[in-house]
Amino acid sequence: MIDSKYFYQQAIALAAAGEELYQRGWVPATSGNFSTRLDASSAIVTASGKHKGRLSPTDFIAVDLNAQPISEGKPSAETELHTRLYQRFPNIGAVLHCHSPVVTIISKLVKPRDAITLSDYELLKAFDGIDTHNSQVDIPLFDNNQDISALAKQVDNYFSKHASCPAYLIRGHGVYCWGDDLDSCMRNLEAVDFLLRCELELMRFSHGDQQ
Ligand SMILES: CSCCC(=O)C(=O)COP(=O)(O)O
Ligand SMILES: [Zn+2]
Repeated sequence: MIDSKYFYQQAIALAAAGEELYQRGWVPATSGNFSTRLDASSAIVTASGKHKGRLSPTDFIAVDLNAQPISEGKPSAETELHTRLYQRFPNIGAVLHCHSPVVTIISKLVKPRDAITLSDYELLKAFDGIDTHNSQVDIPLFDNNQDISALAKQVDNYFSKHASCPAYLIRGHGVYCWGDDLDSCMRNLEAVDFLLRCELELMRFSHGDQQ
């Protein structure tokens, strides 16, 4: 049974987040998808193909954690990438997927690598459980795949064997980021984008040094 009042509150909060992310240029041209957990076995996710900066409460679908819709409409084509995370990490309450220029560019630039290591940044402390710059967070990278189910399984397999981190990248595609609730998910997403922008700039400078 869907709690319609809670569903509506979550839809309003996600629509506001979408507007903010669109203003930043992180979800251009209908890209991106957003979700929050409704309860232990369901989530609310954006409808597929909608403009993510102009969402209304009718642009959201309730799904079970096997990515099957339990309310009217067509959920995001990437719903399983959300629901697998809710299954893997029972503590998380929100997942945001964006196509910002920074994550898209860096995911293509570091082609042979399967992770980007972030270390020695004060901003790492934005992530839950990190209390010193002297920490290391590996953001994994996966090749893009139109078979979302296969990609979701690959991601889940990675997180079954590796320490948790709040995000992963899909090459030439974008970032998936999560948090205990929507606010912490937004904070993690801002931190990931900032830190990857720093990495991108550092690559640019070190490349210049070699010429
Ligand atoms: C135009 S972006 C291509 C699809 C995509 O990557 C995306 O994030 C949006 O897909 P959705 O089905 O959630 O609208
Ligand atoms: Zn996408």
